[in-house]
Amino acid sequence: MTACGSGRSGVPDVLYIGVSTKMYMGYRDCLDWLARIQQEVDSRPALAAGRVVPFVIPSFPVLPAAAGVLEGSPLLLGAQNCGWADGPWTGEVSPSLLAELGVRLVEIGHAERRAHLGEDTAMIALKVRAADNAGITPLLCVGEDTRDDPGGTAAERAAGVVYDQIAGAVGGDWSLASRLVIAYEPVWAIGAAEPAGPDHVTAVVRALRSLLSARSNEAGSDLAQVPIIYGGSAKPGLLPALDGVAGLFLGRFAHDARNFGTVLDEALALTALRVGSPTK
Ligand SMILES: O=C(CO)COP(=O)(O)O
Repeated sequence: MTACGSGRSGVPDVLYIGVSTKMYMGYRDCLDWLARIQQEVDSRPALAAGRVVPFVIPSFPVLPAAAGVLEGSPLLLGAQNCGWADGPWTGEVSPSLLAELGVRLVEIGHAERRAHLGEDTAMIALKVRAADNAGITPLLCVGEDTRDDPGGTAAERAAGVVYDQIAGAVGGDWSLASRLVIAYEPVWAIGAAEPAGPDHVTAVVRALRSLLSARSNEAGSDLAQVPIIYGGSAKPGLLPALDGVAGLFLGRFAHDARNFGTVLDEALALTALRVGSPTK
């Protein structure tokens, strides 16, 4: 994945707009929906420039068919989870198999898996390493559990929680952090009516960038450039209100594929502004 510099306009160089279907859709419904999502992508030729990167993450059984449908499209395919090794791991799916299927990024550490499926820091670190070894970008999901009173030091505290989650996920190897896409998803904003407030998201991402940046020497690259996207009841209208955030990770609000198209338009408009903005 491409690192994200942030221009004067506060719009990163590359914006990622993605959606996971979680376990909401059956097989046929998901393929029908995928065709509508692809239509939204294909009808926007500006996406070919690569400044807005769309991705879609269906359930495992849909991946082979989806890979066929998406071949040659700018729409990247992702997976919702992975195991960490080949061999005697009944029911798991290895990153190497996912790579064979054309999967380009894999969610690791989603709040729902942490809460309901026992995904802990040690497992997350193993998965991140295994995905990276298989050449798949880990889409590392992180976020604070509870909503603090907005303002004050709420954003700094949330950034601290998220930073610790990232540190655990890379297991002390900060060079690995440069190959992540980070999905900042406050747990309290997932499945809600509205996303977290844009000021909170912007402040957390800014504070997180500065914490990551302090690890750049160990990483051997500028960790302030790691793409950090936002998820949690994301919908049209949110992205233009954010500053320095590298895209959105949608859920329910992209079940209507037209919303995905609207968010793509918002992202394209922002990158066009950035391209047109003065450089000094
Ligand atoms: O968890 C999410 C994406 O990973 C967001 O889901 P919702 O947008 O449905 O809250």
